[in-house]
Amino acid sequence: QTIACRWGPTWWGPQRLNSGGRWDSEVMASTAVKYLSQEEAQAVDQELFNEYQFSVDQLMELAGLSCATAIAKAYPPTSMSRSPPTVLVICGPGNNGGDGLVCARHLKLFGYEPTIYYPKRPNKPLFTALVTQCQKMDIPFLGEMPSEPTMIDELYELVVDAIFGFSFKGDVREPFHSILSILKGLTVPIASIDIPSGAGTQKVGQGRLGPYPPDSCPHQV
Ligand SMILES: NC(=O)C1=CN([C@@H]2O[C@H](COP(=O)(O)OP(=O)(O)OC[C@H]3O[C@@H](n4cnc5c(N)ncnc54)[C@H](O)[C@@H]3O)[C@@H](O)[C@H]2O)[C@@H](O)CC1
Repeated sequence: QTIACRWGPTWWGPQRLNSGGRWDSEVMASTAVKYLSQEEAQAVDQELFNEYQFSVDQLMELAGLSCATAIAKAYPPTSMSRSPPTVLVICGPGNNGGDGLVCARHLKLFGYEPTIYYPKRPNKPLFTALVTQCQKMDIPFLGEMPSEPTMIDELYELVVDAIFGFSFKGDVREPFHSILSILKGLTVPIASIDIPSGAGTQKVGQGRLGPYPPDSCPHQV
């Protein structure tokens, strides 16, 4: 799952395949990368649900696996100083948070040591099942957010921001306002699922990467 996509026809359509059914790498390499606006991302969402009949848990599993795969490419376990590398996954109250739970599970399978902070949990079977799956894989859940950025810097080598996706709007409400304030002070890298949390998708599309300082520009997955 990534909010960065290619210009041109819809990326999920058959027009992206060459006649042999394989991805056309030359076309992919020659086209520019574009950000989806909030409306475009929501339209893709609706099309996948309504026209293509995907279920939310199907899409969430693919999104979380894709994010874990992208993280493993950008930050391979062998390039990190700890073995296994420690990762803090911070999950928000919506589907972006669900992506984070799935991502944590796959990161564990890829050789990382994830820890989850999930302060606002929806009381829906999809999310309680995802929590159970993480617990069954011995992924710990923090009771509270480390209060200082330095504590996170010392304990974790990477932070996954799965707080808000394309449904974020308005001023950030607590407890997420305090959480984002702490993230601003981090020196460890932040990998944001979909968009850097606290940034509207329109702003990301315009190249203003939201709440983090420019020198800690998050990696979007
Ligand atoms: N259909 C798709 O293409 C898929 C989308 N997925 C993910 O789902 C995301 C969208 O999920 P949702 O629509 O649940 O929305 P989000 O996960 O973006 O967030 C919605 C939640 O955030 C809260 N919220 C919004 N603005 C806030 C603010 N200012 N302060 C505090 N809380 C705020 C809302 O009350 C709601 O609980 C996408 O960005 C993507 O990451 C994936 O789960 C899988 C598939």
